[in-house]
Amino acid sequence: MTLTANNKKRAVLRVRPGQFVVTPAIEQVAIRALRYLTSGFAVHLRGPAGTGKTTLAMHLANCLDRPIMLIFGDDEFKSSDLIGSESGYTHKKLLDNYIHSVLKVEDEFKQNWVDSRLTLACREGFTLVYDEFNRSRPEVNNVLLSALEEKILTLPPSSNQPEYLHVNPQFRAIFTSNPEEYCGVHSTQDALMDRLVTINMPEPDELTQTEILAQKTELNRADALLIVRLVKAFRSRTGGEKTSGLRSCLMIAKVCAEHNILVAPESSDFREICADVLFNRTNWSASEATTIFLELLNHLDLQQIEEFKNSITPEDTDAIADDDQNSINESGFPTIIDSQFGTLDSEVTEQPGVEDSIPFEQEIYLYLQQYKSAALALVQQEFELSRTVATNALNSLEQKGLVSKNNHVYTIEEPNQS
Ligand SMILES: Nc1ncnc2c1ncn2[C@@H]1O[C@H](COP(=O)(O)OP(=O)(O)OP(=O)(O)O)[C@@H](O)[C@H]1O
Repeated sequence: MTLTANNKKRAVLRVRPGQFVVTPAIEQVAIRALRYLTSGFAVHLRGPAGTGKTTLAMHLANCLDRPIMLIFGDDEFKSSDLIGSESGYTHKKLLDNYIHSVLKVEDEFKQNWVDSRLTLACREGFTLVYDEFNRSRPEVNNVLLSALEEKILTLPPSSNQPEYLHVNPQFRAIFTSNPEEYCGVHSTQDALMDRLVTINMPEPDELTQTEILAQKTELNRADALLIVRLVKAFRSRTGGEKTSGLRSCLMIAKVCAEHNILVAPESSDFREICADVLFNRTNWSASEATTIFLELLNHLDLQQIEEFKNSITPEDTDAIADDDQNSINESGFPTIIDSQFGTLDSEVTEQPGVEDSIPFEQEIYLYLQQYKSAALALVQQEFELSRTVATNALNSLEQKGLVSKNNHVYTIEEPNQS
């Protein structure tokens, strides 16, 4: 875990932003989390396995636009794994024979201090992602308490360095954890939890899962939806509620897409893949699981899924409260619905000062009116813009006093009512 000068550079994680799928439900969580992070608080994403916590944590870290340090919680961790340790020696020998009759010998052994990822992040103001932090023993995580609250990291006594490291103000921390009933997980300390803003992450909604499948595999959205519904129905019948079904969906989708397997109940290959992925995740016998699975296949509403190819599903239609606020994109998905949090209540109005001549200024302004605030990276992703184009439009809005900027997060300015 400790970092030598050579591998410090390699410890910085680079995230490929294109890999992250944004849907309204995800974006809402991201906006909430970014609000706390930009105000200097550590955020903790908690939820069952496979709900997208790590992926979101990396995306948030990427939005903060600072180098990222990633640590995975581990029961074997010692404090030194978190803060660093002495490693190796520097040996210096000085032979001074300037006056030929006098030989002076100085022999010095010095231990080298090597930063861990946490220490480096605190020192340099990087973003720390501590994945599944409650797999580490609670006492090991104690060093985080003063780093998060007093902004001081205590280092062990050493001749080479001060014992207190003042945490760089740009340091941010994002934690993820699985629920405490999971195997290999320790209970979380109240003191640490008190320093974090915890956001619970449930299983992603149907729209989000379908979109993740469609964007991460070559599968069309109708096939993706069929898989999502089938897996969900099977899990709820067989009681697989402890984890999210997203990973199973992704496995089935990827294999079908890569091997050109027809995603349909009549395809024996498809049925076989589903059985391989799903059956061993339940406590039911193979024959019981098969009976349930076949029954579910027979009851799948295939016509509805077929219609979905060119339009949106009835559920999605219900979720659209106001046609003017929700456009349908090429994929057939409504772009601005928030199925988990209700529809967005802001009134979208064009602003006279916003010019068409600056590319995307108008669109970004309308978008910010809907969501109140968004990080630069989210805006780039939403409109598929280069950083320069997105920054130009946002800077122009900022100069006009229509949005304010804080740490790469842009917030709409409420119009003066007086
Ligand atoms: N928004 C997203 N965009 C793209 N892929 C996603 C997204 N959310 C989740 N995934 C994919 O879903 C799978 C599970 O996500 P992830 O590993 O982040 O879940 P997790 O909650 O951290 O799980 P665990 O607790 O088991 O570590 C991964 O393959 C990930 O790539």
